[in-house]
Amino acid sequence: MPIATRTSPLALAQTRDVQARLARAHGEKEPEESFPILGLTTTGDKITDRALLLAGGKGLFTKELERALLDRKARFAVHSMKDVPTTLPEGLEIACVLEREDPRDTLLTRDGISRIEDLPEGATLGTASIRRQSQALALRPDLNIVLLRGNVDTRLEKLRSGEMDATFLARAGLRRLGREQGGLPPLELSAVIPAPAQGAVGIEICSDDDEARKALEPLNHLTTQICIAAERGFLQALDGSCRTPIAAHATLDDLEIHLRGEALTPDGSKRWANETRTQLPELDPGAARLLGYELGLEVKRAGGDALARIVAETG
Ligand SMILES: NCc1[nH]cc(CCC(=O)O)c1CC(=O)O
Repeated sequence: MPIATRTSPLALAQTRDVQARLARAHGEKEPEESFPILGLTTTGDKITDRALLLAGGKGLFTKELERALLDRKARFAVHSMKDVPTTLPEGLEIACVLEREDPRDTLLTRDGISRIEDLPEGATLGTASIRRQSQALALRPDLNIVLLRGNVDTRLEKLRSGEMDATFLARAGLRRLGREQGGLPPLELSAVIPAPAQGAVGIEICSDDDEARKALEPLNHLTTQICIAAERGFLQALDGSCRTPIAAHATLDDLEIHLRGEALTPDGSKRWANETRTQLPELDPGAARLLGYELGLEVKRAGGDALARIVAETG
């Protein structure tokens, strides 16, 4: 049962993890034979320019993997859930999500500064994420934001070479690549809310593939599934994507879900935020998604035309 993946080091690390878990769960001694990895290049991997990325539409990092599923060249497609559009193509579904890694961002600097507040006046922050740009400027309007694309190692190299003073990376990505930098503290969730579903890996299948769905059952983590359903519901209400300046994070304690979400202007000058603590009727992703959607609608109303324009321009 082949597993489709992008070929970035992070995507491959995540996919090898899924492959090992599948093999373990089903007592397969030869993971490579039972669950071979099919590496594919996506449109998003080929684009290095942010303007082009913005013009490219949704699903830039997922479409080619989905094509492989629909063509039955692969039975599973492994994704970072934050790159997955909120609406999937007809006939596909996310059948499983692994337990979430640390969802927080880390600030990386050459001189070990770990708080945005402590960066020198006018420091250069490299990021390709409009959410991170907006959140950084909301805290520090003096920062000089420059486009920084490329995989985790490329970004670390640009930092070392002095092309920029600081960059943000998802802690989950650094951990999975074994590149966590000497115990740097993550940015507190109260200061910088992560992207919806950050740190979660999901596995997509064809909805009519019952064998694949069954094979994934032992890998699913219900708490993660519920939390990211709420975060993605929030994003969906705002018509957002992984390129819009929208953040959301949920935690679950028994049946009580705590969801926080925000949308910002790209220059960080305005921020529309909201949160809820709600008792879910049952441990069900559908209920969480609806709750997230409702919170998203409230933020959407608060943001009015100004927010609608930002989403249309970045979505
Ligand atoms: N958009 C790229 C991307 N997609 C997922 C991750 C990190 C891992 C994750 O969030 O699960 C990253 C890199 C980053 O934002 O630092």
